[in-house]
Amino acid sequence: ILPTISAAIQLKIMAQKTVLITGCSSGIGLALAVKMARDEQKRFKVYATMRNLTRKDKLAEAAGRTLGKTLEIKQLDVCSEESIKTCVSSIPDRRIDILVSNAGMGLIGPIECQTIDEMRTVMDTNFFGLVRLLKEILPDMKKKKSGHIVIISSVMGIQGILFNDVYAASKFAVEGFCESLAIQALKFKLQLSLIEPGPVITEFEKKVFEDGMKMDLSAADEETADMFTNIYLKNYKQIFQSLGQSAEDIAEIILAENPPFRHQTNTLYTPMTTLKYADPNGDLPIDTFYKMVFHGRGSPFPANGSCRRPTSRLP
Ligand SMILES: NC(=O)C1=CN([C@@H]2O[C@H](COP(=O)(O)OP(=O)(O)OC[C@H]3O[C@@H](n4cnc5c(N)ncnc54)[C@H](OP(=O)(O)O)[C@@H]3O)[C@@H](O)[C@H]2O)C=CC1
Ligand SMILES: CC1=C(/C=C/C(C)=C/C=C/C(C)=C/C=O)C(C)(C)CCC1
Repeated sequence: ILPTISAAIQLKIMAQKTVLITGCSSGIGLALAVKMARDEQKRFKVYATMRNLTRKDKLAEAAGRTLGKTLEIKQLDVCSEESIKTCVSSIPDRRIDILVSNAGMGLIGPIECQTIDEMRTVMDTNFFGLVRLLKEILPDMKKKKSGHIVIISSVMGIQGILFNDVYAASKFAVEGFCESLAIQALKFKLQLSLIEPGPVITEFEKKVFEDGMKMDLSAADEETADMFTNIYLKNYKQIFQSLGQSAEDIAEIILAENPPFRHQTNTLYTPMTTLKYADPNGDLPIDTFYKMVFHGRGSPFPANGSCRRPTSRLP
């Protein structure tokens, strides 16, 4: 009997997929790590990573009894090649079946009031962070001819939003990079999935809002500063409250479905992104956002969540 049991256990362990997730100190990364680690069929062994291990308590608490079993916490800073190498090398056989590139940060406000260094940090984290991870992990996946790369992008990887110029640029970079890479990946039987959430209520929302409120707007003209304060910041919380999903919602969606190449998680938001695909000239989404923002409709998404019907010409 004993050898039979151990063979069965061995088979189960073999079938267990190893998952590496970045940015697990809070939000989507934390929720996904915990959800996968708590999987009833124990399908996953999760390496939940974060850049600063002093922030691990929230994850450790949420992981509960899975900690040290189906969930392990490791240090990984997506802005450091060395940290990525050390983390990946510490995983048995460097085996990563599923990579979730989640670590990211926001930045809002008029570009006149942001430094190039601040913008560089956003690109370095959101875009080059993904590139660094893949440079380390992709060759192993190619060799094995198996692997799934899940990237937390954003609806802003498809359509820019007022005062999110650099953040949107970083997510557009992610999308262009992945769209190109997906063709090669297919040759190696690898799957790439871009997850495109709309607003999600996490630390991200708080950090971005607080930074926006503290921003020194003296380098901007009065009209721009007023637009940022009295249109963007004023409506920000309401937009997140009426449209926002939770980190758990996003985790559930990722786990429930085998995501296609692009997956928008928020059906309330799709009317806005559909405009992009509906008009190859590109005027329709810009005109629509313009009208929403500047024609007495600071908040385009009413509390019940239904979006107004877009029209294509400015009044
Ligand atoms: N919230 C939203 O509205 C949306 C978010 N997204 C995307 O979802 C992803 C997760 O964000 P979300 O959960 O909302 O926000 P959180 O702020 O809650 O989580 C972001 C995570 O990324 C980590 N991080 C930041 N920089 C680095 C780095 N250099 N190396 C490793 N980890 C890092 C943070 O760590 P630390 O605690 O150390 O700062 C944190 O764990 C991001 O890519 C974001 O762009 C997409 C659409 C909407
Ligand atoms: C607040 C606000 C707007 C919308 C903001 C949104 C929708 C933010 C979404 C953020 C996301 C998705 C972040 C992460 O990727 C509008 C429409 C410009 C109108 C002016 C005020």
